[in-house]
Amino acid sequence: MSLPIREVRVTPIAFPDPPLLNVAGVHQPWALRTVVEVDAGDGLVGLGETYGDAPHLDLVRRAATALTGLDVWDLNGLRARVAAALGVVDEPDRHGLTGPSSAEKTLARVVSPFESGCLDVAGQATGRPVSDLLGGRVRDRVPFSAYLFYKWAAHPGAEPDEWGEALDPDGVVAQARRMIDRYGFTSIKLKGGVFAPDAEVEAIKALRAAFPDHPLRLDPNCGWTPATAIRVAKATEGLLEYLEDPTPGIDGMAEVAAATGMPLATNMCVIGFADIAEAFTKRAVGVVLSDHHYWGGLRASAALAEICRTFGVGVSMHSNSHLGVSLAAMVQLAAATPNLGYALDTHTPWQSGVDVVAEPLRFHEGAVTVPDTPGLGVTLDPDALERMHRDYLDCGIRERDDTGYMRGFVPDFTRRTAAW
Ligand SMILES: O=C([O-])C(=O)C[C@H](O)[C@@H](O)C(=O)[O-]
Ligand SMILES: [Mg+2]
Repeated sequence: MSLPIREVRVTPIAFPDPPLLNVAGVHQPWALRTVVEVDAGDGLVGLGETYGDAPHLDLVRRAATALTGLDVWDLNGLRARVAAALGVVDEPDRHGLTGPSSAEKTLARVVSPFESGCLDVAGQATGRPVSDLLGGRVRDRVPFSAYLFYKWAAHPGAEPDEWGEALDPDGVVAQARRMIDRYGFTSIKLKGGVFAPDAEVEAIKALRAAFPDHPLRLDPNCGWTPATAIRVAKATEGLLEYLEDPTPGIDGMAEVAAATGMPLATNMCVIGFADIAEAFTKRAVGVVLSDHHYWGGLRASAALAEICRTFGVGVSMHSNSHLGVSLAAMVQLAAATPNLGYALDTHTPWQSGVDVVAEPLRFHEGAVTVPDTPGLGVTLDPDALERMHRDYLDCGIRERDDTGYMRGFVPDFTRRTAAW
């Protein structure tokens, strides 16, 4: 049964984001996303969610115009059409939190939401969840981690948000407790690279004391030199299930990996298929965080997992600020990925219940139950889409810029790559 695309709608949206701190600066008051609707007629509308930064949005819009008439089953044709529509273009993001850019990564980022939309349509048309189209469900529940951030109590000049301040070990533990009480997460990730490494290790020790059974991770987004990373990795051996991107680059990570027993994870040095051979040959990483938004979609992420399995490398999953379409896609992918060995990252708790889908998937005891409904398992809330599009138009932000926003309050702030 061929299912030609009649129209693709591309809508940029914005939603409130708390002042979360990271190596690049601080999250702006609004996070941007783009919703893609792949309309195949007869009520079959498939969804994709991707970044909302203006340069990326331009590329997504350009690609969308090239897809009319494409059969949603023809995912190789999808990639070819998007590649032809874009030409060779390398469009970096400004925060750099998912590593350096490349033309391959740019193409992968643009293909991804359309692939999600096509798979959603195909699933709806055949009455099967997307996980079945990816090879079949191997788990019914997908566990997520409590993703903790150092944060300010409020955006400067605004009212405090519901999470409050977290700038020391007590604040971090209180944040963890609130998030775990609310969602039941059974593992914990702390975003680091904000304070000196020893202060962040103190926070990890406080989390260990407060949550003796929760696996812990620390992610300073390349904030440390290899020498510091080695010291910290040795100090936290046995305390962390993995240390994520302690230092920049494949060679730096390989140096740390060779000197310690700590499993190293990455979403900053293995970020495209071109990185795999060198990183795996040099044994730079023990765990790769997949992310369908920049690996080129759900099928590409499944292929990444297979390659990791072949080389004995673990697989976890990365998250940026996102909404319910992305969450559903992550859940479908995770459900169909046998060797996904870790709880997934998600920013969902930071979105305070705001969503663009009508009935977002929910966490119960730290996990999302994989939906049985056809397709991704979520539908758009048209009123929310319109409202969030208006917020996008009004918010004045067109590109995520954690560093620029931070400089508004700390003028000499510089990104802290290998700063400690
Ligand atoms: O390395 C990571 O896990 C991330 O980059 C995740 C998020 O982007 C996070 O760091 C953020 O949004 O500040
Ligand atoms: Mg990371």
